[in-house]
Amino acid sequence: MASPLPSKSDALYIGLMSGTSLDGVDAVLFDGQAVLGHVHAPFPPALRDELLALNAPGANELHRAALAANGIARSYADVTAQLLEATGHRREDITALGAHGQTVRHRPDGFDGYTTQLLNGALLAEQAGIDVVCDLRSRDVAAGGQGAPLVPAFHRAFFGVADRDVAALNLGGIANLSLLFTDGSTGGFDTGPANCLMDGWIARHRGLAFDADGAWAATGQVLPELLTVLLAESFFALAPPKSTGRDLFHLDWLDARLSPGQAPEDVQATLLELTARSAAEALKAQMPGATSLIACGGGARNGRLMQRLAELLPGVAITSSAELGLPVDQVEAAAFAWLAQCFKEKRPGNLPAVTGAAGLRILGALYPS
Ligand SMILES: Nc1ncnc2c1ncn2[C@@H]1O[C@H](COP(=O)(O)OP(=O)(O)OP(=O)(O)O)[C@@H](O)[C@H]1O
Ligand SMILES: CC(=O)N[C@H]1[C@@H]2OC[C@@H](O2)[C@@H](O)[C@@H]1O[C@H](C)C(=O)O
Repeated sequence: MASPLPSKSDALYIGLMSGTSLDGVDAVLFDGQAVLGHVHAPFPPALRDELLALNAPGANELHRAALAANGIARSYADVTAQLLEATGHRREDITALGAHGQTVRHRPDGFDGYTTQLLNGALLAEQAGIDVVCDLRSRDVAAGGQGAPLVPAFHRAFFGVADRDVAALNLGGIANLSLLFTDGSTGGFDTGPANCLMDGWIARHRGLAFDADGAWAATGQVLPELLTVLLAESFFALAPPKSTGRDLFHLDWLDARLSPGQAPEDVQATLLELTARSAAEALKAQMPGATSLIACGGGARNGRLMQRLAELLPGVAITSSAELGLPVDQVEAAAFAWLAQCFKEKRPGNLPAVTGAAGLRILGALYPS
């Protein structure tokens, strides 16, 4: 069983999340039960470009990764200062920062499995003057797990109810599903791309960071042959535990599957359909009786995507996490604040049934303030 939400206490934590969409940092102030403040800050454009580049093999990676890890620490320290100012708190009030770092490689499988979240935790502790709990995935991988997704344990604690099975779908760069069964068991896995391919495609063709509300996708037609080719990717058919990232789903992966003459807006429509179809099929396969789905992550703001999910999941009531008190951009950052709290209280943060780890583990490494 996951660690349940502890009682509200005087202890305050800050969660810092920068996810696979690379849209920047979300920071929340968390009191063990609720979010008390939220700040979002985009990455400086040069850092964002470098992080995107570091997701693929390249020259002089060690040096570049070290500089990027410094840049992330500075961004995290800045957003922490902004959050403290916005909420009227001092750094002495905060028990710890739960800092995700930036995933640039995720290869958890096998004897040499690893997962890399760039962050100079020492520099963050130095600059913020607050204990830093980071590297929250590696221990689960060391125990044979995927190291991801980690959020299902938090979803269980925050969204689980006794009277019906509930699923939660995070639509970030990658999509991940949590399955919260009434018997107390919890499942979870990545379903595939959410926004990372759509973001990359609209950036290439229209110079935009993302397809607001899916409006561009809505001008195109789904290409059935392309959709079939994309859905043939073996990741979609894998049984859980499973996780993925930009290691697999990147524009080169898409380019290798395109045919001449396909209109960019039709490709975008097909990518949106890929996200909706892969998530909906995964839910139907793993929780056949689902009637409730909670959506979170930036993709929950994409009206066209939410419409397609609703059409593919008749009989499933889809609500936003915001309706349950946690705005869509705050869920993952709150989860990493909660994971820092688990670490400080010496409670496990992983769910072996989700990640496939050999057992419950305390997640994270500490850089004292
Ligand atoms: N209004 C909107 N319309 C369409 N898409 C949106 C909108 N707002 C945000 N998004 C999408 O949400 C993405 C950001 O989502 P989010 O911050 O949840 O991802 P992340 O946390 O970086 O990724 P992950 O959860 O995979 O780690 C943006 O890149 C964009 O594609
Ligand atoms: C390795 C990694 O960073 N994985 C992320 C990514 O973004 C979404 C999905 O893929 C999920 O598996 C995970 O993030 C969330 C926060 C998680 O661990 O639950």
